[in-house]
Amino acid sequence: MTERIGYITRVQSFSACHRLHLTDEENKEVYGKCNNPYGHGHNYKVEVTVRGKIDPVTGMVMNLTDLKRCIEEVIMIPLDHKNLDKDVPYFADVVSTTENLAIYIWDNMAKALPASLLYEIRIHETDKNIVVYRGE
Ligand SMILES: Nc1nc2c(c(=O)[nH]1)N=C([C@H](O)[C@H](O)COP(=O)(O)OP(=O)(O)OP(=O)(O)O)CN2
Ligand SMILES: [Zn+2]
Repeated sequence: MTERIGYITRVQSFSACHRLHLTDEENKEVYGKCNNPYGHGHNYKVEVTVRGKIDPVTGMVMNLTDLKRCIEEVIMIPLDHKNLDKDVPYFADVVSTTENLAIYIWDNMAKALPASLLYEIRIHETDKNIVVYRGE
């Protein structure tokens, strides 16, 4: 029987605040209003896509209920309603851009999912700003 490859995506929103910050000299020029000392917030939307063989018996790449559980552990518990820079140890010395947030989510999701299934992390930071990371 021909092997069929499918892509499945689950979308999850969460809210968090952050401040883009390097050194005082670099901040204003590089980050502008996103360097506001008291931070600013986003309603992030994350799309987690996995890629794999569609099991001919179950009809699934993976059970979306299991993906939902991984997203709860990797995204919602550590990030929702948090100050990314203060509450998430990873961002103590990594600037909390959406690119770095995508790497953080990728690395942790890759550990939580069965090997080689994770395909893409897509984050909508705002309606207009979207970052894609595929583990490269
Ligand atoms: N490469 C990146 N550039 C910027 C990031 C980022 O994560 N990666 N982040 C920011 C700010 O945190 C902020 O998200 C920018 O928000 P804002 O400019 O308000 O967003 P919009 O462009 O959607 O808003 P409009 O003002 O309505 O255009 C900046 N850069
Ligand atoms: Zn921001």
